[in-house]
Amino acid sequence: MTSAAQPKFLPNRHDLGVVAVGFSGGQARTNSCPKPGVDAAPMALIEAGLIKQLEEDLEKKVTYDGKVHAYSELLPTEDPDYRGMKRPKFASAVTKEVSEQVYTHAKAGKLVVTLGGDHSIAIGTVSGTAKAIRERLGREIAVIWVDAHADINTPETSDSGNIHGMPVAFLTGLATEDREDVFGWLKPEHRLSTKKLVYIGLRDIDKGEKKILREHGIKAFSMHDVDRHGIGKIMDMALGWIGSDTPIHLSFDIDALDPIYAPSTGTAVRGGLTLREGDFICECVAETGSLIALDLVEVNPSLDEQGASDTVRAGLSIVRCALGDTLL
Ligand SMILES: NC(=[NH2+])NCCC[C@H](N)C(=O)O
Ligand SMILES: [Mn+2]
Ligand SMILES: [Mn+2]
Repeated sequence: MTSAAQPKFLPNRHDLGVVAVGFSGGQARTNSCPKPGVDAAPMALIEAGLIKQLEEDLEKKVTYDGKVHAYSELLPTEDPDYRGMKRPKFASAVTKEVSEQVYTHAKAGKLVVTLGGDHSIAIGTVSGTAKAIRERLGREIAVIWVDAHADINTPETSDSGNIHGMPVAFLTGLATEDREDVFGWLKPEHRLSTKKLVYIGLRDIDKGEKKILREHGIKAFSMHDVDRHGIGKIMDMALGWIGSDTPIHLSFDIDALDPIYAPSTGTAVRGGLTLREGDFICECVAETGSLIALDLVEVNPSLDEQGASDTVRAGLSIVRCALGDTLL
């Protein structure tokens, strides 16, 4: 699609709002799973030249407050497990703040790029764009969730209690909570329809998650499907499901890629997408002209230090492709 064919609901594709979220509280930090470091990803990506490349190579106008938000001011004095969720109050407070930041950019017509952080931050990003696009265009957004995992556990189905395994359940309303300080701030205008959600790259899905996907008829393309049909056909089917002329929020978990390309991530799973397949997904979304927001999450430069620069470079490539860099 040429830029002349850009649908009118789109943000100005040259106008970006960047939000850097240094948050790792959505994954365990217990002795059994000590994996801090995902909070260092935004700085690693920026130091590798992300903002500069967006401005200079891609000629974007970037609005960025120059900060990697750690949200330490939101750290609650106590944060006991609740419904099995670990650090629920902190994750809720951070995602609420992220939601407002993303909303502000999206409401102003900017394409929002959020650098995580673990995937729990998508509770903030998707709720922010869903609300802004509803208000600005009276439209529902669609989400393409590229991930090895479905991240659709409810607090009750989750084995780990890690909130980065639950964002889709909260966003779709499959998990709800009245307590304002534990995601009760999520209102209908923040939500995403299960019919407007498409997964690509799945290969490590919990039992409870499979049941949820099946019962709600959620569209999911696993690695099996990618192998069977090839990524070209998968993208035709994924975009066909969403329908043209629908604003798309792309939430890209770097662990969708095979650990050969992106080893530095907290929950790596073998048998994933090649870097080219990941880039291709982003290029196809860029081609639609309907991208309104992109999340890049779960890059953890402190894990697999030898692979850290590869992982950061893979992340950069994903962002550039989603923003149209490799299209002619
Ligand atoms: N965003 C991620 N990397 N999520 C991994 C989730 C793993 C597992 N399904 C869980 O609920 O804990
Ligand atoms: Mn994820
Ligand atoms: Mn994942």
